[in-house]
Amino acid sequence: MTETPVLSVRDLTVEIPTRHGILRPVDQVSYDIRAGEILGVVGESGAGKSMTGNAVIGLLDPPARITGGEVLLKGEPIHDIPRARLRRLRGKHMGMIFQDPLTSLNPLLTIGDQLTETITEHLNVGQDEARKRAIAALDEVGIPAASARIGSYPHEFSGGMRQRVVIALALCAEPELVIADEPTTALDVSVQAQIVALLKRLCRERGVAVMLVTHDMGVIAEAADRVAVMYAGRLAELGPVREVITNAHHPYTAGLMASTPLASVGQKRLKQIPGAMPRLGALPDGCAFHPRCEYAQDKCRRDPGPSLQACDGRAACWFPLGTTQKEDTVA
Ligand SMILES: Nc1ncnc2c1ncn2[C@@H]1O[C@H](COP(=O)(O)OP(=O)(O)OP(=O)(O)O)[C@@H](O)[C@H]1O
Repeated sequence: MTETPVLSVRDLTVEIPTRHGILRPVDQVSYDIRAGEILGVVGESGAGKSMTGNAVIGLLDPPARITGGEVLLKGEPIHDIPRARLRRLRGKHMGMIFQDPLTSLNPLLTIGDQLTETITEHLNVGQDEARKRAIAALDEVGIPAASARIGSYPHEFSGGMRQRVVIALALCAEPELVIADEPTTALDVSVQAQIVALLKRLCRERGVAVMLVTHDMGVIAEAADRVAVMYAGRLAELGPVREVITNAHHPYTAGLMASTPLASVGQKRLKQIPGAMPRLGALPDGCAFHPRCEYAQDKCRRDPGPSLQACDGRAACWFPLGTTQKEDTVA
């Protein structure tokens, strides 16, 4: 019997009504994340990465709302449940780590108070046990002298240490799913690597499913097991990270790879993708990537880009790289 994924996102669509029409920042996105797995969600700014994460955890800012598809947490639909119930689920079953640790931490409370409050709210334990668990959680994420630092306020920590505290806070109620949205972007490069290593270790040790949202292919290569590449609200490519970074099938993924310095795949020269991602309100006809795609053919300019499901489940492209299809052989 196959194990139910911790998170299943099925044809998820988010729309924003505007004066100029309806925008679709998330367009029929589907993927699963299993226990102990890190799914990296990558793409340029505006691709719809954060919107997908926010839709999953029920934190979309109106007027953005889910208009199609479903979100399943351990097989249970959570995309249309009342807000109050979702708030409880968020604390207990889903942890969140955002780019700026200060948005997740209350500056007026000690980190010990914030951890014990979360632990007593979601786990059935008293104050003393909660305090013990808070110290253990800080210890686990590498805060030195955790039992002494528990009385410190967020501003008394460095940026990297603060992000460790946020990770402890996200994990202390023992959630099955963690959404980490650009968790390393605000940190120095050396600290970034430590935080990525920490997330990876905790994911493995605790069997947590992690959605790691980032614009940085380097972070994906380092941390993720599988990668979902987003472009203009849609999935461009989905697959095991090693396969995708060494043998991208979607020209957009190949472009991201060529513009990222990755020691692990040893590319020599960096090359930027020409142009910029189109605004949602001004998507071109055909495949949204075709104006930037060096392989675009007439079909790509004419027909909307295919969905991943309509292709082989790997790359949403009429002419995926590494295959020998010619235009006249494609329906
Ligand atoms: N209230 C809004 N009205 C119109 N468009 C919006 C609104 N909120 C977000 N968008 C658009 O939705 C798209 C998706 O945004 P999202 O934040 O998910 O992108 P992202 O891939 O996470 O980018 P970044 O890395 O910059 O956060 C963007 O094109 C953004 O401009």
